[in-house]
Amino acid sequence: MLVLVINCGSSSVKYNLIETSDQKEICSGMVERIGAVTSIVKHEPAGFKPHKDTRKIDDHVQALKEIMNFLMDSDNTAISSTDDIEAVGHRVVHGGEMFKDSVLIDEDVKDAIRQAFDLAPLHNPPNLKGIEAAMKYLPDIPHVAVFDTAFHHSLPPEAYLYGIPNRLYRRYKIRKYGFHGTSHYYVSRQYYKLTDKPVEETRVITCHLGNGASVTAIEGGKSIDTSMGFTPLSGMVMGTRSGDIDPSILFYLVEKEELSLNNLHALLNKHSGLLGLSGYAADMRELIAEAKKGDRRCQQAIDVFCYDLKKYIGSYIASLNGCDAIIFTAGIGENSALVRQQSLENMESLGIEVDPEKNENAEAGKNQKISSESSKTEVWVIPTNEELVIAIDTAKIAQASDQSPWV
Ligand SMILES: Nc1ncnc2c1ncn2[C@@H]1O[C@H](COP(=O)(O)OP(=O)(O)O)[C@@H](O)[C@H]1O
Ligand SMILES: CC(=O)OP(=O)(O)O
Ligand SMILES: [Mg+2]
Repeated sequence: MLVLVINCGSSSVKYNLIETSDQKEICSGMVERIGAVTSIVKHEPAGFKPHKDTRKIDDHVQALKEIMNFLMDSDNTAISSTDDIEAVGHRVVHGGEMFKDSVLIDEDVKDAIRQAFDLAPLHNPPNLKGIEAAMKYLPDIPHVAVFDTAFHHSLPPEAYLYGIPNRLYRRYKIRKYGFHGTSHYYVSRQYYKLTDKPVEETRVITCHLGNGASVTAIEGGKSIDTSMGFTPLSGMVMGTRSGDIDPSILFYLVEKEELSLNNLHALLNKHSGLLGLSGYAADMRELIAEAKKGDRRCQQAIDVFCYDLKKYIGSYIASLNGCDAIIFTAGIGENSALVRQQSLENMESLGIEVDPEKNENAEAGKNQKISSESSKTEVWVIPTNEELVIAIDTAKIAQASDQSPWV
């Protein structure tokens, strides 16, 4: 089935056109900096010349139109027309407690995504914009929502309940949800395939380290705990998000700096994390480069990130009662030997030993084992492919007529 996968962010639309029968990507691309003076438009059709230009794209509808125009131009994309597209899969970050699986989008589903706006303010509003724009251009085919939260539906109550009055859970569903589910799912499945390990008896810890970062403990193929929580703001330190902090800091700041709710929101979501710590950049590559030149605050930001990660890994080893493999993925996890090395340093007593040479020489885009022969726990770099998971799920749902995703 030919599936268009759409991942709509607050200022970007990423897309992939995937033929699910052979899992081949036919075209991918993105429109970035939507609404800025100059937006960036990129298309990368497999086997054809990539295209990049800059111009002004006002909103997500225009971005989708740009993508459609490019896909319709058969000289570029190896499909003869957008009529060839059979289904659209949308990444939706927050599905709340409602969705344990991907779902065909109808008005009720759109309402449920809308109801979760407060829970994922950076993600769900643009996700819905993408859905509405794509439905406008491709109205006659199934559109499917694939949720970041769905894989974490297996969390037990002791992992998802917070230590606050239980009525807040009952009334508002305040609990841990977890995110990046498609990525944690994909890399864990890749690991089972690569090693022929029996899913039921295998315990893995997956570290998705991109702009957003989360760590997940997986037992018998199921997520049993994960670092992000009620929203994608919590857990470990991220590019611009604080991760977990003492909630009293908020009360203190409201008093000292008279911060409004909006100010607090922006402070923790956009001006914190690696960016806030370094005062320089959210981008790990830039931090590593500056730290090498001797910038102390950039070095500290890297140190906090790696230490935070180490603590999550350690605590999930406790949750899992040991661990067969630690898997690194996403931009930082796949590309930064330094972060992998530093976060797993001095963990020999827990049976973890990285082979420095294998780690340093790990090639981007490949599945590789980087632990030493004597390490009890394997350490792997496995490139993620959230889009492929979305495409496959979309094809499955689009083909099935009796799907019942409601819990
Ligand atoms: N070679 C590299 N070394 C260190 N960090 C890298 C490297 N390549 C990419 N990254 C980092 O990966 C992060 C982006 O990850 P990515 O998974 O693309 O993010 P997103 O969450 O936006 O999908 C950035 O912090 C970037 O600096
Ligand atoms: C849920 C989340 O944090 O997503 P991203 O990493 O794409 O921001
Ligand atoms: Mg990503």
